[in-house]
Amino acid sequence: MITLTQLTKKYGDRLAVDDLTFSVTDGRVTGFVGPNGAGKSTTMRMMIGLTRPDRGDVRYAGVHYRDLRHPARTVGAVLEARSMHPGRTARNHLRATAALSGIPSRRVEHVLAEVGLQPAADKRAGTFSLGMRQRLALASALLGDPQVLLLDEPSNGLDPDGIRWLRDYLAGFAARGGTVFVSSHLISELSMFAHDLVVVGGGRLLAAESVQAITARNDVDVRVETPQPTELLEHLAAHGVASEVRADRLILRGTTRAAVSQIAFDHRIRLLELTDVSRTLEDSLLDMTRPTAEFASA
Ligand SMILES: Nc1ncnc2c1ncn2[C@@H]1O[C@H](COP(=O)(O)OP(=O)(O)OP(=O)(O)O)[C@@H](O)[C@H]1O
Repeated sequence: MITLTQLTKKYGDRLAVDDLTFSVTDGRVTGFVGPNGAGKSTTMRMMIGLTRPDRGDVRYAGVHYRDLRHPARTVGAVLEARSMHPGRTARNHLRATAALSGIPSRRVEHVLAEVGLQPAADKRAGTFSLGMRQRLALASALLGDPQVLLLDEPSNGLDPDGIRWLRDYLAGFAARGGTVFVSSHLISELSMFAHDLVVVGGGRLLAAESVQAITARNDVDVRVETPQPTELLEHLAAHGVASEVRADRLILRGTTRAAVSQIAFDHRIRLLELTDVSRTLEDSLLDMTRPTAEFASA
């Protein structure tokens, strides 16, 4: 279990991370989502002592990161694609990393196999694709056989096969009792394998709950096709109905089919389609984070 309590970090006047309190449960995959600049990377850096918080702390099973006896055996982290000596082979890179952390070199062969890099073990890291470098970074994080894996945007640069492999790997790691905390801006991808989500925006916590709970709360929208969209939108707005135009259809929030058909009928507006549509997890998360987005598109 990882516990973050009132974690706060200011850069100049800007609160990058603002009083974050949440916990990450063992045996589950927890997704960490939020728009650009939400404070995800800063939080993850504070979780492994790379950035010093102004306030608050992070504990692993009750112990401060700085007090861990064997940090590499507790937490394996893959943050920004770290620089590797381009002339060094994957195997030698792992041997050097293991030696630095006092980890027996026999772990090297184990982690190479674990991430499927054995066939490329004697190739120089400088020749690796981004996807292979990601696997090598994951292999380094696994050297200490950690309880916790922290990954910042690990699917960047992976092809669809690589993404599926990573997803299955992390699900297996959690199923064996491990703790997985993974940030991603690909909400739809995270929703396929995360059990829990921590949502941040503007440095603040917006939600920390199971994917199931967020999905269960999802409302239903009403989708309408009409040859008189402008007229209908005008009357809907007068009734306080929020709307969005998507592919020639109106998507209406906070209303019902009955209410829309009544409004249309009252104003002699023809409807070609009137359907309930479930909101996706992505819709709900965008609703939560949109007001906090640094570069809102709307
Ligand atoms: N070293 C730093 N100095 C000054 N400001 C910083 C520093 N690191 C981050 N910030 C600022 O803190 C805020 C949070 O940044 P952070 O990188 O943690 O967000 P993020 O959620 O990881 O975003 P992204 O997905 O774009 O990486 C941003 O406004 C960023 O500009």
